Amino acid sequence: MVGKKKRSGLLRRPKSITGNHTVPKSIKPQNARQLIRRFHVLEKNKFSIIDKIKRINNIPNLTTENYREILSKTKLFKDSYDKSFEEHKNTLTKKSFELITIDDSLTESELYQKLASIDAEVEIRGGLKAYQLASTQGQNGKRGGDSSKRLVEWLKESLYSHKLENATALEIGCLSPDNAISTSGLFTEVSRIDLNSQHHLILQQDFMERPLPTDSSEKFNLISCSLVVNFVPDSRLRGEMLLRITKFLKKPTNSSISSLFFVLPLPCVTSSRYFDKDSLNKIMKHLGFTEVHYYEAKKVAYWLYDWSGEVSNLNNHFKKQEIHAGPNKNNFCITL
Ligand SMILES: C[S@@+](CC[C@H](N)C(=O)[O-])C[C@H]1O[C@@H](n2cnc3c(N)ncnc32)[C@H](O)[C@@H]1O
Repeated sequence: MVGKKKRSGLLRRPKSITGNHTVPKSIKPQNARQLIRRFHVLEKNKFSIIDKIKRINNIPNLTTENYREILSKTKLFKDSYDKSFEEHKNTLTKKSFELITIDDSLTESELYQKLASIDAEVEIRGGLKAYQLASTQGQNGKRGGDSSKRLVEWLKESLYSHKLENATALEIGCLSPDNAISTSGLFTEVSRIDLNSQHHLILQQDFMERPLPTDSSEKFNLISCSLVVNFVPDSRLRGEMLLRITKFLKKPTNSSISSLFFVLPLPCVTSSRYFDKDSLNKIMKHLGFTEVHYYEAKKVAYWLYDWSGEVSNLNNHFKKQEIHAGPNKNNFCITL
């Protein structure tokens, strides 16, 4: 059964100023890429603002999902956020790409105003639905379609052929139940989840809130996490997502796999000031993963990792530090 949660944050139903939905039917590839990048910027800034508000007001459980519910009880939030939200909704257009600066000079009221401007922009751009449409139409087309085709190709190799009997899979961030992972016939069961389900066969669920398995029958032989970790707005949460994945994998046996299919936009590992392929593989090794396959397309990098069943002791081991200096670098990082 698909559980529909009350929508908040990016999950809020997209409406225009006039109340009409603004998600277009199709987006040109170039616009799609621009939209995807803008959503990442908005999400990242929203995360930093919530983090600051959390510290100022000492509300440790404040998140990008629950802040409206919690903060709307205060007059300062209502006065600053509501007014700014309406103002931005009436003035911003899909062509506005305002530079967002979040620093320590901002007052609490200014933080609420910035938060409102981000939310208004997300709404004007069509919310998470528009982001997903852009991901499907823009990125997918460019990289030759559904990324799980590559996974299926790899799994059909002799290395795995005798280890897939009764194998199950979990697809995190699933846009379609017709992806190769589901249609290949390699898995007896594929569970699909997404923050915003677009199909009744995809469970609407945040992986970070998926209840932990109580026994092996609730775990999977393969987890697919394609272009999801880069959507997570903070390096620490990205690391937590990777660690959490290990809790959902079955232990490998001589006759069954325990693997992770992982995909990132190529610049995350080729153009970051703080991260590269080596950093990723060090983290993955610590989590018990061994790289079995790697493929670099023009814009996207694909990995297939086998999991050993054991995670090494983690103690804030992988920190954010500059490893590639120079201009034109991005700030992508995963910490653990
Ligand atoms: C760029 S799309 C990628 C979709 C698809 N996996 C692919 O490779 O084309 C990222 C998807 O991940 C989903 N997502 C991001 N964080 C998630 C989370 N914590 N739990 C479940 N889905 C998530 C988003 O809703 C979005 O649909």
